[in-house]
Amino acid sequence: MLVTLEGLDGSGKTTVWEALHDVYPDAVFTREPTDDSWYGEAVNRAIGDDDADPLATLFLFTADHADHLSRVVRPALADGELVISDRYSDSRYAYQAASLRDSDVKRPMEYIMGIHAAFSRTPDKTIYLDVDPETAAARSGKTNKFEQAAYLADVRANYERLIEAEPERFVRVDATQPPEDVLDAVEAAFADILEEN
Ligand SMILES: Nc1ncnc2c1ncn2[C@@H]1O[C@H](COP(=O)(O)OP(=O)(O)OP(=O)(O)O)[C@@H](O)[C@H]1O
Ligand SMILES: Cc1cn([C@H]2C[C@H](O)[C@@H](COP(=O)(O)O)O2)c(=O)[nH]c1=O
Repeated sequence: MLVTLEGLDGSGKTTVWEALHDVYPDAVFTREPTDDSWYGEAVNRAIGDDDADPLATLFLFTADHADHLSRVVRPALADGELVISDRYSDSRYAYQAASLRDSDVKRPMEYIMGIHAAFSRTPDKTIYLDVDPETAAARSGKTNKFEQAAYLADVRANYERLIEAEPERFVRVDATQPPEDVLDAVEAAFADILEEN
């Protein structure tokens, strides 16, 4: 089963993902962008480059996803493992659709989803850590071009579209709560998810 953690920069995904290691020691913990491949390295170069072309950046993230799927996610799922990913395809639909908003690409979210439809694997459940863009930008430290409140407002609107389209897949958690309350809520969500499956 594939469960993903999504949300704005600074929403607390990595804090939760690290805490879940103790709760589910047998799960396969993974992330996008990957941190153990040259595809992930290329993505990180694009994140750090303010002049990187948004369309080229989409394809770098998507290449990293393809490698992540074939090398980590699909083999683990084939072995019956619980896979918990800190970010996954919804990050592309939310972030790169925002980056391409004023580009020549018409309907960028639909375009990006279409590219993924040919080869990707939809998560079984997605926990969305919901936080306002100002809090997100402040927590993340505004260290790169994505961590800006105005951009994150567009990203958040895109996440809302995704949730509206597939309400049964998403579990929304209020990530403005203190970290221990966020973790309690995520653990409760996981308990429900695993009981259902
Ligand atoms: N619920 C919370 N309340 C207040 N601060 C928090 C909370 N959760 C995480 N933080 C703090 O916010 C910062 C960002 O947290 P974290 O790295 O977990 O977020 P993230 O969603 O993984 O961000 P990114 O997507 O940018 O990697 C850290 O300093 C963390 O300690
Ligand atoms: C997977 C993915 C990520 N991003 C953005 C979101 C963040 O600003 C950075 C790095 O992610 P991290 O969780 O802070 O390590 O990349 C993106 O724009 N598109 C994606 O598909």
